[in-house]
Amino acid sequence: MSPKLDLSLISNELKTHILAEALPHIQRYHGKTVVVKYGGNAMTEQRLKQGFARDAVLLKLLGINLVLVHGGGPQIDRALQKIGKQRVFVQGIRVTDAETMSVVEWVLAGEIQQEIVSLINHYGGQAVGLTGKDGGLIRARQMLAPDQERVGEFLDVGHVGEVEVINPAVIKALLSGAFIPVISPIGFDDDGASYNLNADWVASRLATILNAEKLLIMTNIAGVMDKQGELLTDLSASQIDALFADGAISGGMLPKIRAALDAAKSGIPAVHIMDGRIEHSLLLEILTEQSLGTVIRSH
Ligand SMILES: Nc1ncnc2c1ncn2[C@@H]1O[C@H](COP(=O)(O)OP(=O)(O)O)[C@@H](O)[C@H]1O
Ligand SMILES: CC(=O)N[C@@H](CCC(=O)OP(=O)(O)O)C(=O)O
Repeated sequence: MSPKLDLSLISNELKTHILAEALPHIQRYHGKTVVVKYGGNAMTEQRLKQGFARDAVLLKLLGINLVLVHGGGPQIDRALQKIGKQRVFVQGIRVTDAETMSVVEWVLAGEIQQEIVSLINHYGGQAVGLTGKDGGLIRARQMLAPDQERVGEFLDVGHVGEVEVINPAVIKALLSGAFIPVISPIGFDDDGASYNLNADWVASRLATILNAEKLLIMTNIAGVMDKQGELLTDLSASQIDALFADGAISGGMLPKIRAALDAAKSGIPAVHIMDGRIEHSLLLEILTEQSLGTVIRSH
């Protein structure tokens, strides 16, 4: 069955705005790959999730090779709370013991990925959900997190992994068809052990290996802020160093900004950290002149 194009949920003003400006952007991105990191904090309301799914279907119909990587931090927090378990984060990374790892796998691959796949399919797209295990997509190894307080020592973060190798064959096969890959940030090692990966790192590494034209990291804030809370619309590597030195970056923004900078340094032409709570932000960012959030530059 071929996907149906239905714009009825988008307001008339937005439709006209997007359509009037879209042509050069469609020409630029047609046949190109765009990786989108869909943060757990950007999946707050049902209406936003529906809008995101519709945007994905529409962009795919316009010939853009969309690759979606989802997060789910707050949803994992809630699941842990239900079983009376405390969340523990260091440097924006969840300390993951064996019990937490099974919750992470269940929430990410069992719930969130399946919800996104169902919504995209509901709106006429053909989404395929994967974890790093599928098609040998993401091989991971245990992460060694340097202890910031004791130089040369490492913190025990349990089953947290870092991406060792990405084999993009399965993604390329899906993109050559009408499919939209929806990837959960879970990696595996040769012994079949699973690892909890930060979704920003996965999106960044995938964007690099797929030679993406754009990496969009959708979160719950307008972009990167300075210490005074002002939005920074454009950031270079040296400005990022200064923000770190200033203590302006904390929590989940730590891995996010590093992942974004890595992608920019690898040559991705456009890397944005942007607000996923803006309705149809994906369409606005890709199909209009508007540049949303913070653009991360390599120099
Ligand atoms: N300098 C900063 N600019 C913007 N956000 C920041 C900054 N420092 C810390 N943050 C925090 O990072 C959060 C985004 O990261 P996170 O909660 O992990 O989102 P996601 O679930 O989308 O990955 C923001 O909501 C904000 O609270
Ligand atoms: C190692 C690590 O921290 N993994 C993350 C994976 C989910 C994620 O990245 O979700 P967001 O993008 O919504 O934050 C976690 O356990 O929360």
